[in-house]
Amino acid sequence: MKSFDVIIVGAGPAGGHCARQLAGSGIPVLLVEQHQTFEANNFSSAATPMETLAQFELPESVVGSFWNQLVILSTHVRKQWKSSEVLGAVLNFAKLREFLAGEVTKQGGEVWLGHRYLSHSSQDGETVVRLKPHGKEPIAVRTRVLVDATGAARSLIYPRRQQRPDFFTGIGIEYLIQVDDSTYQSCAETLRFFLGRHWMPQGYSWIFPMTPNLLKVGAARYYSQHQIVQDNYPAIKQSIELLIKDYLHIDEYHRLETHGSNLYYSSGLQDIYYRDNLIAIGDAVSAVNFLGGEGIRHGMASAQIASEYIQEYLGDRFSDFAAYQTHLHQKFKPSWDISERAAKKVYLDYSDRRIDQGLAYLGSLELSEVIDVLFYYRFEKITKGVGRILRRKLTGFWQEIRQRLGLSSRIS
Ligand SMILES: Cc1cc2nc3c(=O)[nH]c(=O)nc-3n(C[C@H](O)[C@H](O)[C@H](O)COP(=O)(O)OP(=O)(O)OC[C@H]3O[C@@H](n4cnc5c(N)ncnc54)[C@H](O)[C@@H]3O)c2cc1C
Repeated sequence: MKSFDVIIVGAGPAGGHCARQLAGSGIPVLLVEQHQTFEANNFSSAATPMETLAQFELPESVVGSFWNQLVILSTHVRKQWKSSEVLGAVLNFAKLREFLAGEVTKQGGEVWLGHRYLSHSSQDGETVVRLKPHGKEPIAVRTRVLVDATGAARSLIYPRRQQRPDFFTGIGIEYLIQVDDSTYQSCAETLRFFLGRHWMPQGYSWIFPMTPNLLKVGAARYYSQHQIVQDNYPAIKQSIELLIKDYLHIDEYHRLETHGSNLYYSSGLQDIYYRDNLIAIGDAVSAVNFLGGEGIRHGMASAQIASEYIQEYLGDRFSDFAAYQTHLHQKFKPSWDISERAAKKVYLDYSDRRIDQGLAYLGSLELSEVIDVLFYYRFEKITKGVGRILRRKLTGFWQEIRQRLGLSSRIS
């Protein structure tokens, strides 16, 4: 039976990055992916701030396009921020995952595509993993550490999905469409988000530029309870059609791909990031900003930290991964929880009027403050926007009074 120090199941950004880090440290690692190619499972809008490219040393070859403008529309409000500098990238998700896997093999690790994880069991202090190679009989491999990087499926850490009363989940669908030059130009370098019932009830939709003449148009819907959400696919697709037909004014278009997926599951009570020598990363531990659906940067950060703890474990400095869980809890969990609470409020509780109002507050902020709110959960900045709007209203009111009284309109 073949043996590895570490087996990572799932070659998404989290699994790929974790394997890359371990292979780079000379650790015998196997990265396993159920799909036979990276294109076969290419779903993520993959918009990310520039920090992701720098922090995880990603090359420009994984970038679809760059963005420097943010536009958010609600039912009655439209706000726009533009920077003279590049703010982030829309990644080519397949290329990102292919690049990470390539780094693994380059550094001596193994990558097995077309191998589905079936089960694992303990044997003599090690773990035996059963895999199903595509079109062949199952095989077994041995490992000292097993990593669950299966994304929202989280198949290893939660073999049977557990539910809780305030379960929070979502579904996202995205079309990759080909458009003419002028439509592409009108969407280039811009992340566009749409909020409110008119655009996507209980969720949000988006238009991102991918590469010249290709746009990613998608919508996500959240649920407070675990439901059989397939029924809602038509509703989500309707929202995408609305963007294409009513917003982009395209009657006929060429759809190259459609991706659909469960988004994220809130960890909440099921706050388990490890069991014995099994450790979970990425979407499998809900390493996600629920508000904007941003998971690549967070997933890769959890992978980076996990790879450090795995090396400590292999060097017998830890007997389990409790320290990894504590690290994630202290450093990241509070912000993931804040984003989950904010997403529940905005997408499940708020009326369209409230969303309009929130966007108006956000609209009075500088671009850097908006990025702080949306990407770094600094919601307290919104109070600054509320303050600015109130001050402006008060100034207007005061000016009117002075004018009516025939006094100079200048405010000292
Ligand atoms: C529609 C949509 C839009 C999104 N937009 C953005 C965005 O704009 N920006 C952003 O940062 N994030 C976005 N995200 C979230 C982001 O894609 C995820 O957070 C990120 O991909 C999580 O990475 P991961 O490696 O944890 O899991 P995943 O990327 O889900 O990878 C898990 C891998 O495990 C494999 N796998 C699962 N089960 C098995 C098994 N039994 N055996 C073998 N392999 C298995 C899967 O095939 C998959 O390749 C979006 C997600 C969706 C669905």
